[in-house]
Amino acid sequence: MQQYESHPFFPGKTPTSRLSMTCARWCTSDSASSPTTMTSFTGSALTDTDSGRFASSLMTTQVCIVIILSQSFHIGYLKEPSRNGYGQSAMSAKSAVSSLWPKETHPELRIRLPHGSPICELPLAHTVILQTKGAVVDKEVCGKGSAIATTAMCMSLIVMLLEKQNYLHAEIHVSVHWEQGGSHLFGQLCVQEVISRLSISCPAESSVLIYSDKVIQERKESLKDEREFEKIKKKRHLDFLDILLCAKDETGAGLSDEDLRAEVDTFMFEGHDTTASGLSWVLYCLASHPEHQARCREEIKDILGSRDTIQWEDLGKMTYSTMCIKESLRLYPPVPGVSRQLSKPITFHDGRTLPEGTVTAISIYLIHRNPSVWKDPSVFDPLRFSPENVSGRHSHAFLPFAAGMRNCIGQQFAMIEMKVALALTLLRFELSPDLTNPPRKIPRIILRSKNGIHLYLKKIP
Ligand code: HEM
Repeated sequence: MQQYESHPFFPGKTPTSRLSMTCARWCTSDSASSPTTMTSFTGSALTDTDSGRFASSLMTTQVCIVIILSQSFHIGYLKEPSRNGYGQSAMSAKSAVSSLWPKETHPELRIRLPHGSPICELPLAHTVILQTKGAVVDKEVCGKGSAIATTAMCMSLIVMLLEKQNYLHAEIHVSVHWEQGGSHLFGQLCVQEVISRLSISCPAESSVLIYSDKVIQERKESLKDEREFEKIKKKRHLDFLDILLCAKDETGAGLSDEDLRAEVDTFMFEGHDTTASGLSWVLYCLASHPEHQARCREEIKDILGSRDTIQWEDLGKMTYSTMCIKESLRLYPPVPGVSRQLSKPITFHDGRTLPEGTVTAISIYLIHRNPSVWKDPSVFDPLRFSPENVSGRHSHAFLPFAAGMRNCIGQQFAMIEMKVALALTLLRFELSPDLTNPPRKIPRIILRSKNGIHLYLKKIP
């Protein structure tokens, strides 16, 4: 096995094998006989080999799985960067991949990669911004500090609202920044925030790297102060970065700066864009389904009473809202697919095999819309997640956070984030969709809307 010469998300940076989890998944085989064709399967029962355990368990739900037997294009794109940072080989691989999304499925199930964009297109700063024309920030309507959600790394999502008579028109942008800064999309006001929120762009010195470095260096410096160090030792729960900074191996050596950054980058990326996407789509779903929105609001009001803040115990009582979040994650899984490289060959139930080293891509999006598992799959129906309905379904029919050993370690946190953000938003606003501008979803590493998600927010007196 040979690893990337460079980190796939952060070109110019060498990944470390264990620590940079995202890139570890994209390591590739150096076998000269790398397979180069692609096929798609609709699988059922599979043998449970170690190498294919993840794929097997998913396929028992009879879903469409795209198996990509191609190993060269990722390396290629790194070796031949084009002007925008993506290689030509990536461009050609894209058309092959897009032709492989299962065609026999319901038309709704097809995902097409947008014409002219490379398969290796890396997502990047993906953000939720509530914004109106003008620049006045109405703190009152969104609570102190204007944050409706806080991300894994304690960064706030910007909320900028301008009251327009009694009616707030807010656009929720779910955007990708291809170039450093991405300031053209959000205007000067947001640039700093956007940069700090993962502008993981292709140029080698992308801003997220600078940001991660800054966070690490500042914390390292403060830990040199003995008093600060003592304080940390007494803490019952250490912050993520403190755990990393204090970690030592058996020889007493700590993590290198590069290892530290690989960890921080992974969390920044995995923990931010995903939740931003999840939250955006759930707001869209509820805006489009006022009856479910009203039921969630009633539930939240009943739980909170006269309070306008959420407490830990409240979260467990948000039964209906949680069902709505799950239904939105089903229809719009923020991570629409995952991939694995087989460390051993795998044999399918029908005798077909895949060799070691094959990169297999599993479409979570399609799993969630499989008509043999989900009746009327494109209908938003939160009751699918009532305890009775869940008990009758395969545990892998719903996989927004993937499954197996490398599933999402932030899933509880993400659910909490989304519940809090949803509850506080619904308490303050009535949401409705902008029917003239419906979202056009496009699958990248994160599922997003090409044209943003446009909603109307009416302030609740
Ligand atoms: C709605 C929000 C989220 C969704 C849908 C989501 C989804 C996923 C999925 C599908 C994976 C597996 C990726 C793969 O197998 O290639 C994953 C991995 C991961 N997620 Fe999340 N995630 C979310 C939020 C978060 C948050 C808030 C954090 C951090 C606090 C986080 C941290 C991670 C990490 C570190 C991994 C890699 C785990 C490993 O490789 O062992 N995620 N996530």
